[in-house]
Amino acid sequence: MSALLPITLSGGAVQRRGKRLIGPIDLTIDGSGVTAVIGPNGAGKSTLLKALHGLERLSEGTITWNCGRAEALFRQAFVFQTPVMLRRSVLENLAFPLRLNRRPRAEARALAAEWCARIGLAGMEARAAMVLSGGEKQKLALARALITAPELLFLDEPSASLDGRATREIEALLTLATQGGTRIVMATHDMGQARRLAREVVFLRGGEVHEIAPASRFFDAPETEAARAFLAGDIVD
Ligand SMILES: Nc1ncnc2c1ncn2[C@@H]1O[C@H](COP(=O)(O)OP(=O)(O)OP(=O)(O)O)[C@@H](O)[C@H]1O
Repeated sequence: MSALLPITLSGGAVQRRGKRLIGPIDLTIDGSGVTAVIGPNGAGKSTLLKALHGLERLSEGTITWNCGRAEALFRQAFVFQTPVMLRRSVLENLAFPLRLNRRPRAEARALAAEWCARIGLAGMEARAAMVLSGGEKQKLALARALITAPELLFLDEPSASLDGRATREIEALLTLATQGGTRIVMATHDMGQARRLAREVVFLRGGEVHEIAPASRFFDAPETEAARAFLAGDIVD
């Protein structure tokens, strides 16, 4: 039973310098598993994720959580497309969110070491996070988000520009996280990835939700012409 979900965006819109980037959007995130947010470049996927995360100021509409906003922010995590590393060791990067949550130092370091092994970085605990490869950094960023067992995780293009092996490792971590009860909302350009992981698909076009459906139905029988064209690889804007 989640304290955080459902999250409901009602008539939500985001505007920058007089231009509407997304909205109005009505969307509820509830239940379990992965929601894939897909759509053409510039459709507003990243902006929608940030709005649902509660950190993007809405120009119109409201967002509500099952708990208060401060508690909601505490119960969720966001992993950006370009992983942000602290200028610290691998182990310290992993221990950092636990220390923020006031977990005792020894306990935080022990759990961080466990996660280090889980993401295939055993033996690299003392290495500076900044010198890791792109795939290693992405795994570290994901592990640092998952180490606090968030109820909800937002991912913006979790494996863009990663090779097959790193992508497989990231997806395995995501599957384990959902099995552990973490709800995931993920923007992706990779339709194979959306098919592999998603329970639900939100297809964005021009800043609005054009189609929303269970993933199997969306991929087998999209209802709109634009979704059919997008899945066929046509240029859609
Ligand atoms: N800081 C900003 N200021 C002005 N316009 C912005 C800003 N950030 C994004 N945009 C514009 O907002 C729209 C939505 O951008 P967003 O990055 O959310 O789309 P996206 O679907 O994630 O794109 P992509 O698939 O290319 O990552 C685009 O037209 C983009 O050019």
